[in-house]
Amino acid sequence: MATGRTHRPATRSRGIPEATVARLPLYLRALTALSERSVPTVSSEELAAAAGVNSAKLRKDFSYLGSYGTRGVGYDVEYLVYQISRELGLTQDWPVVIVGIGNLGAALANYGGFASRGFRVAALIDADPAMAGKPVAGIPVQHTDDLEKIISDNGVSIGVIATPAGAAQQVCDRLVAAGVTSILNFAPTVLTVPDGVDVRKVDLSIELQILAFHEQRKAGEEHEATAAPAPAAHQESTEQGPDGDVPAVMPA
Ligand SMILES: NC(=O)c1ccc[n+]([C@@H]2O[C@H](COP(=O)([O-])OP(=O)(O)OC[C@H]3O[C@@H](n4cnc5c(N)ncnc54)[C@H](O)[C@@H]3O)[C@@H](O)[C@H]2O)c1
Repeated sequence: MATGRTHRPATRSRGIPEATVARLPLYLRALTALSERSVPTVSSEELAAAAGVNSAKLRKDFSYLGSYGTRGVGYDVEYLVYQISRELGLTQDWPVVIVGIGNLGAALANYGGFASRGFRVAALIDADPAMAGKPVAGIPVQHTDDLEKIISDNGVSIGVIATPAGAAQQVCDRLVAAGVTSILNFAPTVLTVPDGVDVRKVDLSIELQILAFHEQRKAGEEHEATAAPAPAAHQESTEQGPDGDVPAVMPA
């Protein structure tokens, strides 16, 4: 679901392309589900279908990990879980701080899925003095005055921003100055960071807008199909693309 980009070259230093890195969590999620069902091995086709990826792409991705599977048997599920976790740096625990403990920040703090994936919510930070000391998901909220100390005491390198857009850059600057080098930004604004800091942006409304675009297109196609134009009229149309699609126009 995560959208956005990291400020990194297209290929990592160890030779794994960014596009492959972006698919590793999808494989890991599918493999974890298989592991929970005690499935010992999986074929590339089965795993590709479970991860929603093309199987040739999956084999190519796994070749970067040095994992080729066994002909007729497939991939060892447990070993692949270990390999991908190690590649993603998930064999160690990552302390994370969440800044902005409103509706979204509290929901993130309450989400149990981070811990099981190697992310420990080390601290919750908010600018509202009335929230200081109040527990959210069992963790007392701390005031932004202590942000730098909290980052340093907990050895935090990953920060999550869930503040209003207007506060996000300033929060980002403070996190970075305090030593945070990876930021997951939920605020609807573009953050500027120095080299060496990775930013990933999550924006559910952008995802919805993309779905709306496809819905609109599907509705247009359905309308065309029910209008059932005569073959001659069909040929006359200059609006058709080479595959019969109506050219899509994105709203401004
Ligand atoms: N990316 C997404 O898909 C998505 C979805 C929902 C909301 N959002 C965004 O997430 C952000 C939070 O949304 P919300 O509904 O939780 O808002 P909210 O108003 O409920 O919470 C915002 C919190 O941030 C705190 N805050 C304000 N300035 C701060 C600062 N300088 N430092 C630390 N904390 C500060 C406020 O005290 C408040 O507790 C908004 O920017 C919103 O647009 C994004």
